[in-house]
Amino acid sequence: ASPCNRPVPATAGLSHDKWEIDPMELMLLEELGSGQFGVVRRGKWRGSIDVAVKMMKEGTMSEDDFIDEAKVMTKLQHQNLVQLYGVCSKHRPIYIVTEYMKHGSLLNYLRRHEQTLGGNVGLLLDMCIQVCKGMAYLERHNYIHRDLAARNCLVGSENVVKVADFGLARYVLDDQYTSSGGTKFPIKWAPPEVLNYTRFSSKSDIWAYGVLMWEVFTCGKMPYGRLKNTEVVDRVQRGILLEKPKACFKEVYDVMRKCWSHSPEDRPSFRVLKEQLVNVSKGLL
Ligand SMILES: CN(C)c1ccc2c(c1)CCN(c1cccc(-c3cc(Nc4ccc(C(=O)N5CCOCC5)cn4)c(=O)n(C)c3)c1CO)C2=O
Repeated sequence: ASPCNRPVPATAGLSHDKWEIDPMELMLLEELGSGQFGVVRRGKWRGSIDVAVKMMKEGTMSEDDFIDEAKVMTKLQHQNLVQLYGVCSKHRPIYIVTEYMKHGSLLNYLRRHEQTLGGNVGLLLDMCIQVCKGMAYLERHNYIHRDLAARNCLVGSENVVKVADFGLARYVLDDQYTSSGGTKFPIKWAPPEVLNYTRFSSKSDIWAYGVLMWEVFTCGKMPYGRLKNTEVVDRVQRGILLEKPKACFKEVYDVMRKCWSHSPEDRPSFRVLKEQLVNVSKGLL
C-alpha cells in the first residue's frame, strides 16, 4: 500500500520508460570511432547482446529534444534499419544504445573490399536494394533521414546492409553541419531544393539515395571528385549529373538519373524504386 494507505496502482513501476536503459546493464568495450556526437564504443547489454554506444559529447546535441524523439525512434523497426535499443538519459553524458554491425560503415566496407566487390554487380545491386527497403520503411512512416549516404549505412555479417543514424541530423548543434553554407553540410548528397531552401523531404532522401547508388557502384569513390562545394552547387543547379560508373549497367544508371530529377515530384518514391530495382536485378541475373 502507498504511504497514504491508498492501494498501489498495478501499473506502478511499469511506467519506467522502456526506452531508458540502465547503465548498470551495459559493459563498455573497444572504441569503434567517433561521429558527430563524439566517441562510439562497442558494448555488451545484459551480458550477451552486442551493442554500439554513442557517448554524447557535451554541447554537440540538443539532448532534451532528442530524448523526446527517442520514444518514436525505438518504434521504427525493420531488418534494414539499425535498431535503436534505447538511451541512458539519467546521467551525463547521455548514451544512445543501438544494434551493433560488425563490419562498420558501408563506405569503408566498399573501399576495403573493392577487389572482390568491384566485379560483383549482383551483390552491389543487392546492397542498394537493402538500403532502399530500409528507406521505403522510413518513407511509409513519414520519417526523413536528412543525411543518407554510404558513410551513414552499416554492414553486418553475410553482406547485410542497414541504414543508420536516421533523423539525427535534426539534433546536431554544430551549425557548420546544419547550415547549407557550413563546411560540414553534405552538399554532394543534396538536391537543388535543399541547396536553395533547405527543404528536406523523402524526395530529398531519394536524391541522396541516387548518390549512394553511385558510391556503391564506384566502390566508395568521392562524388564529383575533388570539386569544391561551390562548383558542385553550380553543377547541380545547372542539371549536370554524376557520370555513369564503369561497373554500372545502363538500366541501373537510368534509375540513378531518375533520383536526380531537378524537381522533387519527378523523382520516384522508395516504394516504387524498390520494385524497379528488384526487376532490374531479376533482369540482369
Ligand atoms: C547526425 N548524423 C547523420 C550522424 C550522427 C552520428 C554518427 C553518424 C552520423 C555516422 C557516424 N557515426 C559513428 C561513429 C562511430 C562508430 C559508428 C558505429 C560503428 C559500428 N560498427 C563498427 C564495427 C567495426 C568497426 C571497425 O573498426 N572496423 C575496422 C575493421 O574492419 C571492420 C570495421 C567500426 N564500426 C556500429 O555498429 N554502429 C552502430 C555505429 C558510427 C555510426 O553510428 C555516428 O555516431
